[in-house]
Amino acid sequence: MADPVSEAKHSLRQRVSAQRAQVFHAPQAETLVRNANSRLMQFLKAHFADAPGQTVISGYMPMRSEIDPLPTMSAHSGPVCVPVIVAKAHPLEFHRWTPEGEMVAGQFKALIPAARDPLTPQAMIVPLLAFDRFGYRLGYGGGFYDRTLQGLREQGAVLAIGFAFDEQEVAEVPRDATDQRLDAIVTPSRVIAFP
Ligand SMILES: Nc1nc2c(c(=O)[nH]1)N(C=O)[C@@H](CNc1ccc(C(=O)N[C@@H](CCC(=O)O)C(=O)O)cc1)CN2
Ligand SMILES: Nc1ncnc2c1ncn2[C@@H]1O[C@H](COP(=O)(O)OP(=O)(O)OP(=O)(O)O)[C@@H](O)[C@H]1O
Repeated sequence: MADPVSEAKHSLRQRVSAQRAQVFHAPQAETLVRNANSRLMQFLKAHFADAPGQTVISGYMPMRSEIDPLPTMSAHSGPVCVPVIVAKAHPLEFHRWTPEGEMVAGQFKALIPAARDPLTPQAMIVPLLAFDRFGYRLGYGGGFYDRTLQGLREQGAVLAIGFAFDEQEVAEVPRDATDQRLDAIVTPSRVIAFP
């Protein structure tokens, strides 16, 4: 980890992890999660008004103190999938998730579907540690979402929606050439679109 951008990301990760955990455990967290999910549902509804039942969205199984997108995933009328790590330094795969489907522990402790059923998301709800007002995000450092978004964007349209508590905003996320910008960020208090 010699380069300054990686080092800046590394130290930002530690700082914002603690900050996110604090909001996550605060008494008002439940309300924040509800508000964020209702904004997210509205955003998806507005964006895919023509065929919500045919729109494939990816969510995620919340880990650590990530904001919980399960209410939006459960409410979606079309197919829903979640990320599965195939290997280090490879794009994520996405496999079908249903509210009743059996989940098992995957790599890095995030739950993954027991049955494999690959899907390609048209909209991705993207977890993050920090975001900035330019649409850049900081993840756990695997580069998984950057690789995945790069690949999907080469094939066609995919909408990347960051999902976070307002407190996860920082002035500027350190950036390198491989970082993919989000199309929007949804928080409990607002929706920010990056055209
Ligand atoms: N809920 C959820 N599921 C997800 C992701 C996510 O961010 N959130 N992922 C999105 O990619 C993938 C999991 N990626 C992960 C990547 C690294 C670590 C991790 O523990 N990293 C170490 C640092 C490793 C290093 O610095 O090299 C750590 O944080 O201690 C965890 C998950 C797939 N599923
Ligand atoms: N498309 C790509 N091709 C090659 N390397 C990449 C690509 N995307 C990211 N990387 C590399 O992966 C490493 C981790 O990236 P970064 O620190 O941005 O991860 P992150 O965005 O925090 O994690 P994640 O996307 O998994 O949540 C970096 O060394 C980065 O250069």
